[in-house]
Amino acid sequence: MRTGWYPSSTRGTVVNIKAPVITIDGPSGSGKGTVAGILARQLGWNLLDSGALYRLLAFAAGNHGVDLTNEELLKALAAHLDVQFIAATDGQLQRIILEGDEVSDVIRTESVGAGASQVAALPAVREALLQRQRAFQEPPGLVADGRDMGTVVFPDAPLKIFLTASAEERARRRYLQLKGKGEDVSLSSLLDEIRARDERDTQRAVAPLKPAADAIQLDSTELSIDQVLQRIMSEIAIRDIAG
Ligand SMILES: Nc1ncnc2c1ncn2[C@@H]1O[C@H](COP(=O)(O)OP(=O)(O)O)[C@@H](O)[C@H]1O
Ligand SMILES: Nc1ccn([C@H]2C[C@H](O)[C@@H](COP(=O)(O)OP(=O)(O)O)O2)c(=O)n1
Repeated sequence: MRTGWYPSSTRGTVVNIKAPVITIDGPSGSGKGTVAGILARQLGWNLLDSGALYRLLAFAAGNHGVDLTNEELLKALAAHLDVQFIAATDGQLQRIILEGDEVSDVIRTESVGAGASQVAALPAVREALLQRQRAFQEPPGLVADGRDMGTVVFPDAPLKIFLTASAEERARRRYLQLKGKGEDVSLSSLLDEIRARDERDTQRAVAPLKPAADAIQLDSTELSIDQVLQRIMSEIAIRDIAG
């Protein structure tokens, strides 16, 4: 596999070779996590599910009795978060272990998502998680999904995707996903929750959800997962970043 993508500023000087990064940002339910996971597996690259870090922090805060508005304590908790990401294998999705316990499923509820969105608005928390996220940029490459992957965490990424879909379609997807797991959910409350999270994530002062200036915007409302993947694959081919 070819691994030598050079940032334009260093092209030809053979210094500081960094693994290429594909960023996928967008609102809840746009399909980021699904598409990022498939891409990482297909390319054989590392995966950063940055939203999981904010979810883990909100979840750990609950376990330790830390209030979701206590920026100082949350900052300390974020800096010392004992978490392990176990890479996906053929038959199994990525697994997440927090303080020795598997939490892959329990952090996916809408209430943990809302808590994640709340702690994610705190500047000290974002700062504490920044280097941890950048450490995922290892050869042969990284697919990173979240809200600020292309704008703040990996601003030099050679391919940035901003994935959207209408709020109604995103709520419908989340409804089907949670129903499929046997959860008792209501479409209208999911739509309300998605809208509230959109509002908080786009309006916060630090690293708000917005497309990077050089991002490719993809509206998946009318697209299947395969169609989204094909569009991204063609952008990868155009840029020749995956060998
Ligand atoms: N283009 C699509 N069309 C239909 N369903 C989709 C599409 N993309 C994702 N999904 C489904 O929507 C749900 C939410 O997707 P997910 O990847 O978790 O979104 P996000 O990470 O952006 O919150 C999942 O059940 C996923 O299978
Ligand atoms: N890079 C990121 C990733 C997530 N967040 C925050 C904002 C989101 O509402 C929560 C949860 O993110 P996550 O990507 O897991 O949520 P969805 O799967 O899109 O519903 O975390 C963030 O602020 N920055």
